Amino acid sequence: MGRASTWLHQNVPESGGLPDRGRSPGCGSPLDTALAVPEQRLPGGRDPLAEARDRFLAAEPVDRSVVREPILASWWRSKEWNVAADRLDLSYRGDPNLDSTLARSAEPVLRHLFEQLDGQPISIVLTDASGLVLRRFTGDDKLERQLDRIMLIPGFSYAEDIVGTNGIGTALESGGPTHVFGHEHYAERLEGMACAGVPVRDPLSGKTLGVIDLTCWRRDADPLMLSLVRSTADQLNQALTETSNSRDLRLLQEYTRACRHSGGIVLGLGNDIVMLNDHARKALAPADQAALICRATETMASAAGPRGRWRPPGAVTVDLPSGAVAKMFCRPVGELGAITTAVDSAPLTDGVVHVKLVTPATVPLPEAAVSRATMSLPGLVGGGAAWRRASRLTEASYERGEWLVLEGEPGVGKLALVRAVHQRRNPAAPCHVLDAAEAAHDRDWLAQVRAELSGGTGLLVLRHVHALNARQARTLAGALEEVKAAGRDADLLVAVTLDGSAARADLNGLLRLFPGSVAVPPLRHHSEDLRDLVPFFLGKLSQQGRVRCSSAAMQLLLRHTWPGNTAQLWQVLKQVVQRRRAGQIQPEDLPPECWTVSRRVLSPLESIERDAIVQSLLDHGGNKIRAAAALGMSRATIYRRIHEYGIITTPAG
Ligand SMILES: Nc1ncnc2c1ncn2[C@@H]1O[C@H](COP(=O)(O)OP(=O)(O)OP(=O)(O)O)[C@@H](O)[C@H]1O
Repeated sequence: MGRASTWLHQNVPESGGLPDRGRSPGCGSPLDTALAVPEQRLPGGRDPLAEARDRFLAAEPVDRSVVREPILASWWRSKEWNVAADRLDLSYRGDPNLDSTLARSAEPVLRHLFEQLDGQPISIVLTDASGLVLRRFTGDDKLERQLDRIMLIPGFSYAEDIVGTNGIGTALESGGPTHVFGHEHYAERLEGMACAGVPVRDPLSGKTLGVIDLTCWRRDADPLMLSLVRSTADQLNQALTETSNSRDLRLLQEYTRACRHSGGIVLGLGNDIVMLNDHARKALAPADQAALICRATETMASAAGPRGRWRPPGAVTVDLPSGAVAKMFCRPVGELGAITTAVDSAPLTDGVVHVKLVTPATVPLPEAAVSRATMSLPGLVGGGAAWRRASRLTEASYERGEWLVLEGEPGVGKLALVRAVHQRRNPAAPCHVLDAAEAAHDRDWLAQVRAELSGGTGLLVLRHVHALNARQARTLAGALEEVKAAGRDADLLVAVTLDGSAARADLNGLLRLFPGSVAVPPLRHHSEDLRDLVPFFLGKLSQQGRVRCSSAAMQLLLRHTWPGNTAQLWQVLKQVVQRRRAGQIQPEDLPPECWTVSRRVLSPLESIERDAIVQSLLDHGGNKIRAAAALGMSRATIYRRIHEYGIITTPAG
């Protein structure tokens, strides 16, 4: 690589645009165009970008031809996270962990670049996946002092939710190469700076490990900055590939050997890699798999003692969410404790885990039902694993002619699901729906149910049965028992829906008449289905699909936690389409409720784990130590997860 002096420019006014070749969009190379910042000035001599930033902060409309789309999206996020624009609110987070695979692999690569830069006023920064600065190399004293002033220092975090739009945090949020020049920064104190960051990923799992960033004065910024940081990131990726290959290969060998010899459930756990054999996938429900992975990781971390000593944990008994009980045997692979995670200093040990099911699940999965592929249901979309599973179980129950309980949070699609199954399996038969919420003010509600039960055929859905009081629930149970006693339950299928969190003991008498129960997952547990649901709903709401969703808006929708589930998504899109009747939905078209987002898009497993942590914190008044103990999690892990998942905790913790 040549000396970097080629890309450092002189005499560019700090508040002005880029040097000539990067100026106006539409001319110059594609790279220049992508990096160009308009340089026109307003009559008063103000930079239009600075003006746009001020207008944005004052909640006034912004000229979108002046602000690049990723920057505007980042400003919105910064605003949502209540980042202060007039000051930097950073605090020291503790000594960074320089013993991680990332930090160790990056050291020679960054040093090499530093030597090539040879005292130029540019700084090379390495952060971990949370934006915490791990290393900084600067050859110029003046720039070094400035970086100290803006706290771009090891041990401080430049995450977007702390500092606002910047080359590090915004690269992490957007997941790709990002440059932020001058007034594009959200925080005023960064307006004199320019930075370009590229996320670094684990070569096998693809998980983001951190960011490499170049920072310099705004007046020295140049389009080639992004090329330079990209090529440095490529070199680091190469170094990481070499490191991870040998380690992951060893794990893979041990895992396949264990699978060949065991004939039972085997898991292989590595740094960002989880392997499950066929036995595990068939015998364990997804929630059980998640619980086992979590417990095995914890067990191996606590068994790996200091100086590479292994304290065998013996057989560990695990109670699984399905009611099954498993015994787990963990064996380490490779160097013990030699590898530490990027986010804390707990040793992370690769290992192979053998699992024996001691007691089966209390609600066994109907094998045929789970393994048979489901055709898509009429009027519904969604192919996420959690949704598919609920669909299959509902279909299987319907096929067996069993009365069914559909349980789940409000708006998850319980009624829609059972209706669609009925429509597919028995389209000619009637489907009647009665809402138990009406029983509170409609004294005839139970009489209507009786009428349906006496001569009805097809499907009868009783919604919201948690709304019945104890007496009404008893009366309803009595009426249903009569149908069963008369053997008429073969002609009429009955399904009830309820919100599990509102279920009470006095409903047990009613619910025991239903042999099957399906948990319909909340939308955040199959958020991948948003990619199908959004266009599906927009197609219904707009004429001939005239409204589409931009990728920036989709990113926000994917990261929202959707407390009101699919019903809330429908309402949100309905609201949006009333204002935007054609074209692409942009982030700013979404109502404020959609700006409450998690730090990144969570996988279904992560989302389940986040919910379990939130619930445990609620159960223990926000006390993190007790919440961690109840989940069988270490203190360090719960703190890490709280940070990773952006969980807001109460002061009691
Ligand atoms: N997979 C899906 N595909 C398309 N639309 C869906 C899907 N899931 C739910 N919906 C739609 O979402 C809305 C809410 O669904 P539904 O009324 O069935 O939820 P619910 O769980 O029964 O709600 P509640 O118990 O709060 O009444 C409906 O408009 C439904 O058509």
